[in-house]
Amino acid sequence: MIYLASASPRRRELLAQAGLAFEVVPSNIVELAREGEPPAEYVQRVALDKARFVAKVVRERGLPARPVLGADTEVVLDGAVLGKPRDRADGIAMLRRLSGRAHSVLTGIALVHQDGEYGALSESRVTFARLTDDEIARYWETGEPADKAGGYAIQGRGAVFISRIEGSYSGVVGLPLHELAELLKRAGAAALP
Ligand SMILES: Cc1cn([C@H]2C[C@H](O)[C@@H](COP(=O)(O)OP(=O)(O)OP(=O)(O)O)O2)c(=O)[nH]c1=O
Repeated sequence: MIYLASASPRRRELLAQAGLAFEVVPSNIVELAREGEPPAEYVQRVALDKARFVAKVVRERGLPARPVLGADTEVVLDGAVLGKPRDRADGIAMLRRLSGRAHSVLTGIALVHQDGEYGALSESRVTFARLTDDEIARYWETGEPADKAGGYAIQGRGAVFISRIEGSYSGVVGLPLHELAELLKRAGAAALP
């Protein structure tokens, strides 16, 4: 049994898929990149911040001590983090930038267990087909892109735009299960499957 430091329903589903028993305790940290911080370091730092935050909550509330898992996902294009669309215009601009080319999806995961902290990074390349303005506008109207980093969801309707993926599908969705299994093993926390 572990604590999942995430409010994300996608991470819940992936963890359940891996067969690991867990309890959700959402973190409440500020996600803000530091000046000059590379995206790969950023997602790992934020994942660890989420796990540390929840480990502290667990101690303060006197909850049973268990490993705490945090994760953070970002979409990176030309070295820059895309983030979640601010509004329709921003979301449409993002999808136009992704159209017809490959980008990276980085997910950092972190585990706080007993006195140890463990981290891993998943990096995947996702290739988008060329999209017409019409397709982009219709996709935006589905409502799916509005709250998603990079303005799309591979686990949703956005899948029809993706011609190729190299790396970890679960990592793109938000929780790389192979890397998670390795992390749990390394921490001596649990064995999967
Ligand atoms: C590329 C891609 C991103 N996403 C998005 C959704 C989120 O915006 C992002 C992950 O955001 P995060 O900030 O990592 O997580 P969260 O805010 O959903 O939850 P918490 O901080 O509590 O753990 O990934 C998908 O759901 N599918 C995809 O294919």
